[in-house]
Amino acid sequence: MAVTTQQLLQWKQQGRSIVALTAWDYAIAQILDATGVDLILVGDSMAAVLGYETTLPITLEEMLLHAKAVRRGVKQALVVVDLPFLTYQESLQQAMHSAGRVLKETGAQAVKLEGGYPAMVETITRLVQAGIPVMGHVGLTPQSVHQLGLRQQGKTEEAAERILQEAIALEQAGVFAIVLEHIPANLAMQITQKLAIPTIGIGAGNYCDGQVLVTADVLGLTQKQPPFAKVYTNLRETISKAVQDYAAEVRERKFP
Ligand SMILES: Nc1nc(=O)c2c([nH]1)NC[C@@H]1CN(c3ccc(C(=O)N[C@@H](CCC(=O)O)C(=O)O)cc3)CN21
Ligand SMILES: CC(C)C(=O)C(=O)O
Ligand SMILES: [Mg+2]
Repeated sequence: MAVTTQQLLQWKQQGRSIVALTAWDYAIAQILDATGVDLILVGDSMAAVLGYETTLPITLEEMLLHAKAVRRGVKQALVVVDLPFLTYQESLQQAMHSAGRVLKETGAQAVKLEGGYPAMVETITRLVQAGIPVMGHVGLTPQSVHQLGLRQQGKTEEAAERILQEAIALEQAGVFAIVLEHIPANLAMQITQKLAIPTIGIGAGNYCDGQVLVTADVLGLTQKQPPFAKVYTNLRETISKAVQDYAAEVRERKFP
């Protein structure tokens, strides 16, 4: 059975932890899906494979292209696509247009957008009313990197209270789940207990209803990972070794 947004809610209620990872292409999407990953996010962290320093330059067209490829590789997992910077903040009409294109053109089941109260509450309410499932994202929101940097958010009592209130407002607006990025574990625990919808943590400790990481970080493909990522294998090394072996055999005329 394909994963649905309702399924995620049930898993929270049952205490079954949700496994999420990012995918940016067909091959990785197929591997993650066949391995049983619950939620596949076409994240704007795809900046990392396109050679951008931040997520800001990514366009909707780039996200659509990669989301289509990912969707073709997925049979089970719920596919969620990040709306890139300035494809939803300008107006409700712009958000509806961008989110609509994602669902119509890629076959993904949901969109994710960054920000909370008051900025995104009306937008999310209207998207959800139009039948578009929306995932929220609070705490460190990388599209605001030039305001926030990449530091942990919610460290003071006031900042923590603000993030908690944002999460509550997003739930009321109708998000089916919410990403909590780079916030203290005790704040993530408070939010997770307070909300009925599942929380998916990245750098937000152990108490979330699920976890997400950037697959390229997990595989050791990125040059530098955030401090909260865990590198489970070093594909940079593996690839480099394979390429060296190939190059040596070509130079020695051993291959083919
Ligand atoms: N490959 C990749 N993995 C990610 O997890 C990721 C992205 N890209 N792009 C979008 C955001 C950016 N992320 C990041 C990246 C770096 C830090 C980091 O190094 N934080 C330091 C402080 C750095 C600073 O202040 O400049 C820290 O100690 O918190 C945190 C989150 C998480 N997201
Ligand atoms: C890290 C996740 C939450 C994300 O937004 C992304 O990959 O772009
Ligand atoms: Mg993102």
